[in-house]
Amino acid sequence: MFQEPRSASREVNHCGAGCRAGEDLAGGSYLAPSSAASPNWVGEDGTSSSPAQHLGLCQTHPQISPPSAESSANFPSSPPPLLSASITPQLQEEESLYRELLSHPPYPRASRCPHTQTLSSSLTALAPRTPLDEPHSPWIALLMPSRFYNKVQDLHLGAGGSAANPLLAYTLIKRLQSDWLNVVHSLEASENTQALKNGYTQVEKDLPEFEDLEGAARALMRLQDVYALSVKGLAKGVFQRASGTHLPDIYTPGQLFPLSADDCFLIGKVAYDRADYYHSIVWLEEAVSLFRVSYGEWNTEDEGSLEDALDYLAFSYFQAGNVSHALSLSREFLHYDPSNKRIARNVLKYEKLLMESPERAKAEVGLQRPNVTHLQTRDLYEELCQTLGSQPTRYQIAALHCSYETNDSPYLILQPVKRELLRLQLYVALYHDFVSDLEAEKIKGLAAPWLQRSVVASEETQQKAEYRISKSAWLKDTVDPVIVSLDQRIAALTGLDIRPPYAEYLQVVNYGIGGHYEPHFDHATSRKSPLYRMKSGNRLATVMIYLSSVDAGGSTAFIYANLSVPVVKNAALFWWNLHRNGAGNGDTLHAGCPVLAGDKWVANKWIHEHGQEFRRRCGPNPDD
Ligand SMILES: O=C(O)CCC(=O)C(=O)O
Ligand SMILES: [Fe+2]
Repeated sequence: MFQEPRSASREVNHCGAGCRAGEDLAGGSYLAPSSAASPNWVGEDGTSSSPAQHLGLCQTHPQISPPSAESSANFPSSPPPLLSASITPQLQEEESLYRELLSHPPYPRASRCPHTQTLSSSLTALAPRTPLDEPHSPWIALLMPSRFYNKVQDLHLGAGGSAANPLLAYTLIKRLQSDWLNVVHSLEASENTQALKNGYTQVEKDLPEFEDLEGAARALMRLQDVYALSVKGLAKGVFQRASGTHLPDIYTPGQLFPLSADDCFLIGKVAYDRADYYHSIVWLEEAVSLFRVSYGEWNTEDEGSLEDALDYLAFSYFQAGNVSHALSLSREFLHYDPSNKRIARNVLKYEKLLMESPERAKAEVGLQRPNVTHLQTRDLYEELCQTLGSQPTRYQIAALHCSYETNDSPYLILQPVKRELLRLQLYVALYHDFVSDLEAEKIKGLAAPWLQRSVVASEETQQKAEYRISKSAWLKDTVDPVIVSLDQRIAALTGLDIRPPYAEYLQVVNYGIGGHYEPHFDHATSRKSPLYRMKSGNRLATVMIYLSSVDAGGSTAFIYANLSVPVVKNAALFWWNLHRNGAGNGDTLHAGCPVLAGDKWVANKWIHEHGQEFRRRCGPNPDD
């Protein structure tokens, strides 16, 4: 029997029919589970060191004080618009809610209360800049009915910066003095205030949580790793490969969305909180250089500062064993904030450490990228994701060809399917235009209200996993005739019996940016798997339909077959998971690469062993 490619057992998707309905649609929030609570670091007075123990600090260097949790634990609860819109598709709706709420200027500028501060960061650009849009004006603006606002705005803009016309000067002064007072104390203003507050309350419950933001940051780090992207490039809004790789740019966005120093700081801090210094160092380095450039300018929406970034970066270097770097960054911190006693103490301790063992100064510390999901085939998998299905062998092997297929089915005689053979030893075929645009849209629309965080089978249970980040929903054929006709087509194409319980319901899967499914098998590798609850044997075959295209990434990689299939909208991918003798085929190890840009949708139809006894006959050859 084939051994699974990781130490932790990695099994199949959970089953889509025969399992209880509650299990199928159960699930939690979309993004990854929250990390350990913020560390309760050593305070200025040197008390409380439990988090330091957590990092193994007490055993080695009990005296060094890591950055205080209070200084930057409360990050804004909303991710930058670029990422929020794509990491969780429903965030787009939230953003449009903001827009709706705030579409009539004026609206308040940033305040420090949670939720509103990030609205300003994403939406400030929407409002025209007017003389009223000054730091002192938010509450004025809040109270002002849009009718009056527009009137004043027109006057101000008409003045073109000077009020040379005495009539204009008079009306401006009058508006801002007596008219304005009338407005502020009007019933209209108090009604507006109330409406705005109600709107906020409505929006607040849908705003992303901190764990969503953390998930978004982790998704960016995943993209950085899998596609070997340069962090410097990402901060500038471009998708360049990290130096040392000779791959072309993977994606050229139509518009650049550079990250701010604070955006980079937050990613670095998310990594730091997970004791992942491999990532925290590069992102905090970027944050520090951007904060240095803008030193002295304060953005209300920022949570971190140059000092915070230096603090976290110094400590990350210290944890990674680079004491001299930790020392120079801490000294830089003191240059900006000489009164910080904790950092001053750290400087003394770093100096002492370096005096006691000068070899530390020269120690080159090679940081290892954390292998969070213990993937043993990581390099192969990432290489396949990076090459995006452009393996030359695909065109070099003569036996791989395209053909029209009817499979002797009357259903397909008038409209044969277009088959592209992708591999032979492991039989993988791509059927082009298997569904129409209309059908794809219909299926996505039917599934959308039911999408839940995808789960995987682990032993006898089903649970969320870092190695599968997507949302999914199951569609029975009774929901709509489009599913019935799709089932008919699949049956005709495969020649298999897909009536329940011989096949599962259709599983529709949606991946946002950074969404992925690391190498796995579709078939069960343990008799205890929930797949067997259907009592129709193991998953014999997979038909996977691409319901969307993507802008970049997201290909389906077959690790041992050295094949990666790009997302081809409306095409269906077919492969056998089991040999004819019923044993699982280890060569079917496959993955959904992370989506780099766009929104990926697929639909899975898993066909089971039972019911196919005379349709795919068993054979003694273990390789068939
Ligand atoms: O999304 C993909 O390309 C692969 C999905 C997959 O393997 C699955 O859902 O089991
Ligand atoms: Fe799969």
